[in-house]
Amino acid sequence: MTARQTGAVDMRSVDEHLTEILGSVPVLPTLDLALLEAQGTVLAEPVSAPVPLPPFDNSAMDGYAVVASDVAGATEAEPVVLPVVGDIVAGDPAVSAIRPGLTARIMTGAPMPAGADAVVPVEWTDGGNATVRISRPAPPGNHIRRAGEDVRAGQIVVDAGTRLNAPQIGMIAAVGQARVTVRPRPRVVVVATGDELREPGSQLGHGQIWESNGYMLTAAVGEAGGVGYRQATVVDEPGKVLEMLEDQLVRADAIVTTGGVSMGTKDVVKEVLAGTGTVNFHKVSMRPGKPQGFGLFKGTPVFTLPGNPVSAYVSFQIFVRPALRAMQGLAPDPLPTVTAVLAEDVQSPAGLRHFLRGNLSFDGGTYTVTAAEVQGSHQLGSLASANSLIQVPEEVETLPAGSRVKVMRLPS
Ligand SMILES: Nc1nc2c(c(=O)[nH]1)N[C@H]1C(S)=C(S)[C@@H](COP(=O)(O)OP(=O)(O)OC[C@H]3O[C@@H](n4cnc5c(N)ncnc54)[C@H](O)[C@@H]3O)O[C@H]1N2
Ligand code: MOO
Repeated sequence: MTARQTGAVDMRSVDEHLTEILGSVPVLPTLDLALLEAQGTVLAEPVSAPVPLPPFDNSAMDGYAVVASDVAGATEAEPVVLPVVGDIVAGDPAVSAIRPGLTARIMTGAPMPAGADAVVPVEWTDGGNATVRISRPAPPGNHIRRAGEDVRAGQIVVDAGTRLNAPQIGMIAAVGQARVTVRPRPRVVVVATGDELREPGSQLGHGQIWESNGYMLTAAVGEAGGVGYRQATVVDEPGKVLEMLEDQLVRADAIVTTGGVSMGTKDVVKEVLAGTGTVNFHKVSMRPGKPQGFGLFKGTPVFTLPGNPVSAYVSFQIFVRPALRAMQGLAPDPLPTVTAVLAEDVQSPAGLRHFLRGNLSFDGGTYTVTAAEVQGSHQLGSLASANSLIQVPEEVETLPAGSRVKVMRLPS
């Protein structure tokens, strides 16, 4: 009997399979990008501040720059009246200094004039132009934002290994840097195989279904920080599959396939890639997602995920998502995980790590999770209405309601 007939591929644990993947995927080379082009990439070289932020002492309020001791006795009944020597607006320090007994009108963000040590907000005054009546005292330092109180000169403001989201992009612009050295978002080509698959929008014949995994996985790549490219479905012909995989190598940092990796006579992905000797196929002790393949095809990581839709999705989250993070130089963290209380009993197969679709809710300081009623790996409906995956460890077969379980939140 052949290995296919006996199913004699080795069985390995989820952790063993993930360890092999993380030990093999290359970290992407760095790129120099304009700041906004770098959104979602991972900083490869730290960015530091060439000057302090704020660069100069400035006003936190629209009001009047004063010498605090001049207004120490100001009250509603006996306001202090001061001559206004000019206006200081942000970007135009028309008045660079004041003396005791004088004031300058000042706007939020405008530099403090030398000699002034407090700002009186306009609400505490009559708002005068030539002279101003000030009816409350302002202590020294009142409403002054000090140079360097946000960021010190030379301080690292965004460290290497940080994903550039909006706050980091704002921070880098704020220290005057227009370009950054980053690891780009991995370009991931997604390939679905199967003679039965038709494009959504077209008519179905008997035995046919609409292709959905390619769409789902391409979207999942984007959610994981990569750029997904969905390929047209490939029919179950080894030559066509190999040709397509080779064609995609020029643009792919990684390839994800779905379907054709189990024990059938048309499991072409396995047939083609096993033949190249670079991708290995295993049974992984998990449900769903048992048949898996991974390897470097001419140096490019290829993940061959199973065809059952929920199996493909769970496999992506457990193996591909951490790998895409590692390729960007990020920690290969799993999806954000919380501990939750099970609302109902669940059963789990012995020896397999079970990922059950669940609905997680947060109420009164506690997470509660309910497993979806149906858990078949073809039942995409219950995945589309779930928000989490409940993890039941390999050695556990029964978990009564009230048990505490680890639950991974799906991207939301
Ligand atoms: N004799 C055995 N049969 C199967 C085993 C096994 O161990 N022994 N494992 C089962 C498990 S578990 C899984 S998971 C599947 C994996 O099969 P394949 O990866 O070879 O996937 P296909 O046979 O191509 O398809 C399975 C199923 O999924 C549908 N499918 C496939 N691609 C798509 C797509 N892009 N969009 C939507 N649906 C898709 C396909 O029509 C099939 O229904 O094997 C079991 N069998
Ligand atoms: O492992 Mo399959 O992935 O259960 O349906």
